[in-house]
Amino acid sequence: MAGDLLSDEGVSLNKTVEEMSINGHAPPPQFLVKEISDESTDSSPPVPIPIVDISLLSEEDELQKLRSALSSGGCFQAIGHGIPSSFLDKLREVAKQFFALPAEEKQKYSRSAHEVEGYGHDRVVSEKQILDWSTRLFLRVFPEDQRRLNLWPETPNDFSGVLHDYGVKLKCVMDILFKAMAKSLDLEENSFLSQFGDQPIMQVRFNFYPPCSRPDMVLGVKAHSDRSGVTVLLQDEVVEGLQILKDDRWIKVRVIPHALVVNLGDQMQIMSNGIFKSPIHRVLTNTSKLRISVAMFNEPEQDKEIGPVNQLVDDKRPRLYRNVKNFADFNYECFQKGKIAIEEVKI
Ligand SMILES: O=C(O)CCC(=O)C(=O)O
Ligand SMILES: [Fe+2]
Repeated sequence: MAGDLLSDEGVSLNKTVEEMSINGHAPPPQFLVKEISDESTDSSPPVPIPIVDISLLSEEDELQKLRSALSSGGCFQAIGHGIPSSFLDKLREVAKQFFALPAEEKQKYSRSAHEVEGYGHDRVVSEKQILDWSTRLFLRVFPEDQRRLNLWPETPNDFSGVLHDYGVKLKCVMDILFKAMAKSLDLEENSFLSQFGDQPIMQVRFNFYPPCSRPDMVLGVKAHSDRSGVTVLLQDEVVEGLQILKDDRWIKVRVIPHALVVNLGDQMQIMSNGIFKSPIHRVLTNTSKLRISVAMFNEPEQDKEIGPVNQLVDDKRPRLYRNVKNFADFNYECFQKGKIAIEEVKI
């Protein structure tokens, strides 16, 4: 029901973000951020996000670029990933077609209160929470037998097939990346991969950001770090919005149409004993153009304990984090208490 779309823990609004956007309604107070500082008001030169060519990761120079990107900003634009541009366009197309369906059609896939998967807004845990100007479709892609296929859109009819194929292709890219990340730190190549187990989890979030009349006060996604191991993001092909916090400045992640943005997540920050950084990032809104992005998060299998790789702990770099399992659940518990999970696992 549209009436309670924005409701979880007793917090409710009677309009969806899309309805408010279409009708030109001013965003209600629950969406307003005090101040959104922006690079455009900053006089220093813009900082580019590094570009890493996945097809060159067997070469020392590219490995060093990878290491430097992950240990400074925690983010890079991946090119040479081997996924055809035409396939990425197809993925964007099915996402666009899904979000363009009538509200009643999309609501067949609605996320139930207190659940993670399905279509809707972000989970609301308190009345003080600032809400995101977006709707999403969140689905588990792997392990395959854990898919909740009743939440996978039937329209467009190639949605599920394209999503499955994308998951398979990204799994290969992620394997290459995890091995390269280990090699870049002079570790045995499976040092990170083995912590993900035999049944790593991959979950996708299709993000839809409608135009917003107050981009000066409303965010598409508020500042956060990803709780994943690694997140691979396909940005909108034209509309920008994503920013990464680096050295206290918000850096724009410009659109390179067929590049994939790789963001390190909290769990890899833990496994790398803090050498790799999980960046704080956010999404801005704009007044005229809708934006769609597709984020794929990978995480260790259920109940697998993760922690800093032993070889990355020594006298000069003592162990920064304790071991933890089911970090995703732990992260949510912390979020409910207003705490930051990665801080809570610090020693
Ligand atoms: O839409 C984007 O560019 C980023 C989305 C994001 O940060 C997320 O889904 O975690
Ligand atoms: Fe994110």
